[in-house]
Amino acid sequence: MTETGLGSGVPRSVAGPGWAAKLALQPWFHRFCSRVPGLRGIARAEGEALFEVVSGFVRSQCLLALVELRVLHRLAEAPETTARLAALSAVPVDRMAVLCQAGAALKLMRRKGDIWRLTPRGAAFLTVPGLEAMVRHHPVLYRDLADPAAFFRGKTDPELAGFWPYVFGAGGAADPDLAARYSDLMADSQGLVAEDTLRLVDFRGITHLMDVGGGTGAFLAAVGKAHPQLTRTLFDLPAVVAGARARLGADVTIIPGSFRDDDLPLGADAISLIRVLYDHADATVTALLANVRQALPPGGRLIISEPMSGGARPDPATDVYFTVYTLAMQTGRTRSEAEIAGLLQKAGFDAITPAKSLRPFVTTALSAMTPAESLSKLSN
Ligand SMILES: CC(C)=CCC/C(C)=C/CC/C(C)=C/C=C/C(C)=C/C=C/C=C(C)/C=C/C=C(C)/C=C/C=C(C)/C=C/CC(C)(C)O
Ligand SMILES: C[S@@+](CC[C@H](N)C(=O)[O-])C[C@H]1O[C@@H](n2cnc3c(N)ncnc32)[C@H](O)[C@@H]1O
Repeated sequence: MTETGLGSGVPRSVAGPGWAAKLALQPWFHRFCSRVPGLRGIARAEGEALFEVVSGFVRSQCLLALVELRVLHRLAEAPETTARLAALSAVPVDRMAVLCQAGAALKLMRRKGDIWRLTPRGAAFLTVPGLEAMVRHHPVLYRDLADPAAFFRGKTDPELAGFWPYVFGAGGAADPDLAARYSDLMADSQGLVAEDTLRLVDFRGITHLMDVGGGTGAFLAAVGKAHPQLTRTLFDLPAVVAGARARLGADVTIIPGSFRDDDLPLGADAISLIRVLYDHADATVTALLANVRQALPPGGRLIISEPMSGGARPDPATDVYFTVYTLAMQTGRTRSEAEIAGLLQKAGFDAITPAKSLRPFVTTALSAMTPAESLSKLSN
């Protein structure tokens, strides 16, 4: 075993770091770079990037404090002094000054003398649907990561696993209050996902879309606005769709059921799975894709949209936040486009087409088709 922990089975060419990393392992090289123009800039930028990684958890906790103490909300109404923000939040003035200074360094607010104002970034944070609610539920994940080595060893019992009971099957979502809690969070955070999915996916040729695992219908409501001619069907667990009628007009068919236990209804020429696959293990996804294939006619379309891993090119947003989040949930996995394409291929889908993501931290979309009639007959 080498110091890097790589065993003897690793080929020589990949055993050990590359030449640049080898140099960066030498303290003298750091001193050398700090003296050489050109290299000095690279070293400084690397230092800043490294410090972001080192301090990220403190940034997130400052954001949470600004939210919980309603500092940003108050600044959305009017500029305030440190003393007034402190009094309104029951925080000592000197401590509020530290928090406000951190908020300004994060560009969520700015200062002029002792007056604090909201910045466009702070305003955007308050306006993006579902974002504040997401940040407010982060303490659950934060607690789960308190001992990260034990977490990655699989030696902890993550609290997040119990936060989304619906994932464990129809029985898990029987409690209407719990179902409403997660459905509201999902529906609120659906706005950006729907916006990007509608821009990425070509809906031409589709006449009837069924959104499977569509929650309370936020995606179908957005589809209805963008493509009013489409027939729409919502399929989700009974306790979840109970809250859907209020959002959807009478022209949307709502079908309660479980894709684990029931055959999906026939009739749609396209099915969407928005933020559904990453909740589930490969075996469940494989069974779901087979169920979808049975429900679609030959040449039918499947649309998948959810945050995806960068795979061979790790993505700074999805490969830290969403992969760790779904690991803590314990039931699913943030898959790459290639992994999902592999599962689609195994399930017998054709024409698997990735659509370039606009914002990987919001979603990435993929579409596929059931084989045309002749092929479909051959493979059945
Ligand atoms: C004109 C002048 C002078 C100045 C103007 C300046 C200007 C142009 C400002 C721009 C302001 C503006 C419009 C900003 C817009 C910003 C936007 C749209 C930001 C969006 C950010 C979105 C984020 C950060 C999304 C985060 C999403 C998260 C954290 C989602 C988490 C989802 C989870 C955990 C889902 C779980 C589901 C489960 C359980 C796995 O199934
Ligand atoms: C992460 S949420 C996504 C909801 C919605 N598509 C969105 O993007 O906002 C996953 C959805 O899958 C649904 N779901 C989970 N297991 C299911 C099952 N066995 N049958 C039908 N729907 C299920 C959940 O109830 C939930 O609405």
